[in-house]
Amino acid sequence: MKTIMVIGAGQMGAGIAQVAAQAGYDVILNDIKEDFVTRGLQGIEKNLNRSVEKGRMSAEDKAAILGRFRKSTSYQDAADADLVIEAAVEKMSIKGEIFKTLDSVCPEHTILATNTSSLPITQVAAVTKRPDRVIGMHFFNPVPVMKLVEVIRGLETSDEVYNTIEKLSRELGKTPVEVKDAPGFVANRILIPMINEAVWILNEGIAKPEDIDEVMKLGANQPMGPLALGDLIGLDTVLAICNVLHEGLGDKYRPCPLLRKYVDAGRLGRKTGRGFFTY
Ligand SMILES: CC(=O)CC(=O)SCCNC(=O)CCNC(=O)[C@H](O)C(C)(C)COP(=O)(O)OP(=O)(O)OC[C@H]1O[C@@H](n2cnc3c(N)ncnc32)[C@H](O)[C@@H]1OP(=O)(O)O
Ligand SMILES: NC(=O)C1=CN([C@@H]2O[C@H](COP(=O)(O)OP(=O)(O)OC[C@H]3O[C@@H](n4cnc5c(N)ncnc54)[C@H](O)[C@@H]3O)[C@@H](O)[C@H]2O)C=CC1
Repeated sequence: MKTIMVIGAGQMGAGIAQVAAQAGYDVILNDIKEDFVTRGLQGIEKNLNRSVEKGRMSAEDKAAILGRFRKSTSYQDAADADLVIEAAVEKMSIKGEIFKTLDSVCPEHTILATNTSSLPITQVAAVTKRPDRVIGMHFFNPVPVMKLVEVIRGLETSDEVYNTIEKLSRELGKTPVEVKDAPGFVANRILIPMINEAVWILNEGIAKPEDIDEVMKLGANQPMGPLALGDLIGLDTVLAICNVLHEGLGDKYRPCPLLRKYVDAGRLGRKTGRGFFTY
């Protein structure tokens, strides 16, 4: 494997692109607008600059990593990719369109992976003529820091593809964990109901946002409170995952109306400057 294409240059796509380039792969970074790709690359450069300043990386290595990127706004560029990792928004309709197009553009050997947080891998794979070469590769935010990749097989995913992605995850400095295709997989089935519960607590006026988070930081040793974590993930993404859990697993996963209200208002968290907190 030589070339990895990443679709979506948002917080996850940029992070995945960074760790792939750091591991020596050529990376094609794609988004719908060149400005979005540029913004993703600027974030990557900022992270690398910090590593150079802290003496963890040489200026030469930084230049070599940045030299491995190619910008893209066309799915046709996937013709050069051995692996595509899709990290666009959490909507089945969008992922379906992307995978259909990738399937028609990519060479036969290309593996198509999705970083989806919750959508069924089997359903994504079914829009392609290569369901055996489609897999879930679920990274965690912020990607350069978090060590986990949930590796999720669809119904038809081959052992060869699973083994390749497991090995690649280790090369990227991550620990792969095999997880079955089920709503929210493992991490989000636990994390998202916790965040949703924090929103219910806020909705019921039981405590202020900063106090809810303080309780979970000091009382449960979490690195950040559930509301700040929701703001980090993006409240649009939290709501999308919550809807998948609700639909697939029943009423106890129902999203709090306040979460929906914040999303309707465009208060999506860090990425829009305001969610439960202001940034
Ligand atoms: C929704 C899904 O599908 C799945 C998910 O991803 S769920 C979300 C999973 N993520 C989490 O649970 C994150 C929980 N929070 C944390 O682990 C920590 O609060 C945090 C790593 C985000 C920040 O850590 P912190 O100690 O509070 O802040 P800070 O000192 O600024 O950062 C610690 C290190 O992380 C790095 N870092 C923080 N954010 C970063 C980013 N976005 N990109 C790259 N590096 C980052 C910092 O540079 C710093 O590194 P050094 O010390 O080596 O310089
Ligand atoms: N935010 C998180 O903590 C995590 C998110 N994920 C998943 O990763 C995916 C991306 O999430 P984020 O990076 O947080 O979102 P984001 O909103 O930061 O970025 C999404 C990017 O995808 C681009 N995009 C949208 N449609 C596209 C298309 N058709 N083709 C190419 N690019 C397109 C957008 O312009 C944007 O730059 C989602 O599926 C999400 O569920 C997975 C793990 C953690």
